[in-house]
Amino acid sequence: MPGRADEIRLLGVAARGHHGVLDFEKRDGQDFVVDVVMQVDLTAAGRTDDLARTVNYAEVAADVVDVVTGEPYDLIETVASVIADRVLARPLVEHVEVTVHKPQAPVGVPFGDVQVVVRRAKDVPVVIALGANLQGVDGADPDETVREAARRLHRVRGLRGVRVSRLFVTAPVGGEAVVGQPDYVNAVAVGRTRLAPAGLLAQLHRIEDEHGRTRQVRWGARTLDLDLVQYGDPRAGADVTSSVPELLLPHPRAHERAFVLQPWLDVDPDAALRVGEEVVAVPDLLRATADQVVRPLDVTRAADR
Ligand SMILES: Nc1ncnc2c1ncn2[C@@H]1O[C@H](COP(=O)(O)OP(=O)(O)OP(=O)(O)O)[C@@H](O)[C@H]1O
Ligand SMILES: Nc1nc2c(c(=O)[nH]1)N=C(CO)CN2
Repeated sequence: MPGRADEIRLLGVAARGHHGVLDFEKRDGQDFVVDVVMQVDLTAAGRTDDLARTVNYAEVAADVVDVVTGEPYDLIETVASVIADRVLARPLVEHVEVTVHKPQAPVGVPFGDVQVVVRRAKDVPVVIALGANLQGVDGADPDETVREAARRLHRVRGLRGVRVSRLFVTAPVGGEAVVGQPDYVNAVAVGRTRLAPAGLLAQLHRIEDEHGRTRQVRWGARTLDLDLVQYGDPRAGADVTSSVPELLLPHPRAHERAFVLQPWLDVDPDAALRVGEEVVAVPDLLRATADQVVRPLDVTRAADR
């Protein structure tokens, strides 16, 4: 999010809890008050007036009460951290600040309030597929376009630790729609992001646009295609699933595409993808795509010599 981020502030949520180091705190309980400040890109919600495009603060308030009234912890630091993790697990929240007030704390002298503040940013593993099969507007060949797009991924603010597979030459997949299309060059990038899924997709679209991508024909030949394959770690049950057409997660066709699976395995031998309710190791998915032609670009070059 460029400039200062949009925020949702939920202040003064009050609930009784049993947190504290002293025995009587655990036994008798006391009042806690919690403030939650969430950074959320509110552009889409403001445009569409749709609750699904934002974070429902009533749900966040219910989470806060759940944690405060739940398992007793010694420290309000722990209470604040547990709340922060719960809030950050919501896909649209990019950063959260949680303040836990304990106004009746046994301090031993008159005092106004004691507060603990924790700040947490999202940090989620993501998988991005790159593909091209037309010369770019700058005359670049598809392999050079994919390399340049990979370099651009390294420069996306909010994406870190980017690692990119080798490049692969792949036969077009898509039946009638791709007949006569030239071969593709494909690769996969993995990294970690603090952006919400829609924010990351917007960055991918920006890179596509910079390479002269137009989006008239579905499955048409293209100068550059960047797909968000997976957001979050499905093995930890911490991936985001989405069925809104602008962003389907995980990518609904990735599991049957050798041009995604092979490069992904190249960059991450432990890769796993959610397919419906199941989480499947990528080598197991690859076995079912043996009819699709995928060759590392360098091998292709050596064979051509
Ligand atoms: N996981 C996703 N990654 C990228 N785009 C997505 C995703 N889910 C939905 N979309 C939407 O799909 C739209 C069309 O994307 P695109 O033109 O790249 O499709 P395609 O590459 O022709 O087909 P495919 O999605 O099968 O690769 C985009 O505008 C985007 O909003
Ligand atoms: N081999 C290959 N085939 C495709 C590809 C692609 O990147 N590689 N992308 C498509 C639509 O995104 C359709 N078919």
